[in-house]
Amino acid sequence: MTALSTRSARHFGDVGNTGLPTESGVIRLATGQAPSPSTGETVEFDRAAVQDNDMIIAGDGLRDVLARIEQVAPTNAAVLLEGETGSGKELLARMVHARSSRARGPMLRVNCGAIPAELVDSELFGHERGSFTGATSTRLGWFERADGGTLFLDEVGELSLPAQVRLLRVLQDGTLERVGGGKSLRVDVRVITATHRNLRAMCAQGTFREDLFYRIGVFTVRIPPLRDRRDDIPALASHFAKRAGVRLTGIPLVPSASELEDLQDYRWPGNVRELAAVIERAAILGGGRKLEVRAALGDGSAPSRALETGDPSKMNSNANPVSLPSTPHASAFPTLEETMRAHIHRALVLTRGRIEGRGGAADILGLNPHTLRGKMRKLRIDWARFRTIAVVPQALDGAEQAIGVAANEDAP
Ligand SMILES: Nc1ncnc2c1ncn2[C@@H]1O[C@H](COP(=O)(O)OP(=O)(O)OP(=O)(O)O)[C@@H](O)[C@H]1O
Repeated sequence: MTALSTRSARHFGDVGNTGLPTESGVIRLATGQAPSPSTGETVEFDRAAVQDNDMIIAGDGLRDVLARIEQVAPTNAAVLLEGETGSGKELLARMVHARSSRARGPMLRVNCGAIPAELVDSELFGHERGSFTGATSTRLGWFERADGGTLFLDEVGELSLPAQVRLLRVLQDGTLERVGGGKSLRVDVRVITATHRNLRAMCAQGTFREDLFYRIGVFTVRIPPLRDRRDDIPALASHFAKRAGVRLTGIPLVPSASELEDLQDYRWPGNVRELAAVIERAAILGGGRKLEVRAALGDGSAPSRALETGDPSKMNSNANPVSLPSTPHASAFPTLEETMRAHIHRALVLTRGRIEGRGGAADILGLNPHTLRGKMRKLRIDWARFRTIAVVPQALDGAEQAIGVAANEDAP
């Protein structure tokens, strides 16, 4: 493994936050020096360099993606970002906006998967007062609010077919009507869409309109999953470790070479979001003074991850496939459902029942909040119970027993 130092990473600071991003070639490290509690090395740090919107680019895995973003950003073209959950689509959408002539205008994100079907029209296009029960005042929709700027429609594949028809109309004509309003209103909005779904396959199945697909997909950018750009992992992990350390103790943490190797061996189904969550968990488990990467990765044994990746070369020297423990008796082995329930419990304990937003349970688990709510309903997990729990990281493992499983209540 070539461990890339964070200094060889390119760093796009504050993408979409303060206008044009700063591309400096290195991570900004400026204002301090401190001995790292994990390695003893002296590390330089800068609180401002560990912000949520920072984008780290290290290996070549995103080179093509960035080249395409550079090409399309200054134009007014619709952009479709395709990639697995947590791969960085939103950050890239913000980069497109920040590098466009609309950078000083609004950049709004709408999660199409989170809008109930009956509210899509009102949410996207607004409504007039009295147009339906509960419409007590006139409300601007997302398109009107994004006028002069960019509207990022995340999870566009979740829109119902009727909603797709209405979206197509705005994209074609640049005009919309509020619900209950007879007037046609003109809006000037650049639309960026994102999905983790295969929209071509959905078109073939008839669940996504082909005409809309061509409209939103004028320029498509496909973001590779993290497991296909493992060279990015050291720089990303170092960045997240620094951020976690600064947040917890004011001093950055630094992953060791063997920890970076462990991280590179894992498959990262939740992509960069999962990596950030694992590092944060590792920092909490280490009391803010060191990283407990193996514990944070789950059972922490390299052989099981090697088996997961199917790559025998990733097994450590002690691992002998022939001497793996024999299959435990079925009743002693937790089912996938039990494991999933326990894992969701842990995340909810950590976030005190908060599902949405940065650091929320969905974020930690590398899931879309909509998907997490669905799973919680299915597993009959009551989120409200977690809101009163005090967070004691060391006690997380026992959390599921302490809390139990509630019956049949919906998540927020
Ligand atoms: N290259 C990167 N550098 C730093 N942080 C990153 C990078 N890529 C992703 N992240 C972080 O990972 C998390 C997930 O990224 P983002 O929200 O952009 O993913 P997404 O593909 O839009 O996810 P979803 O499909 O679930 O909405 C965010 O916290 C983001 O800041």
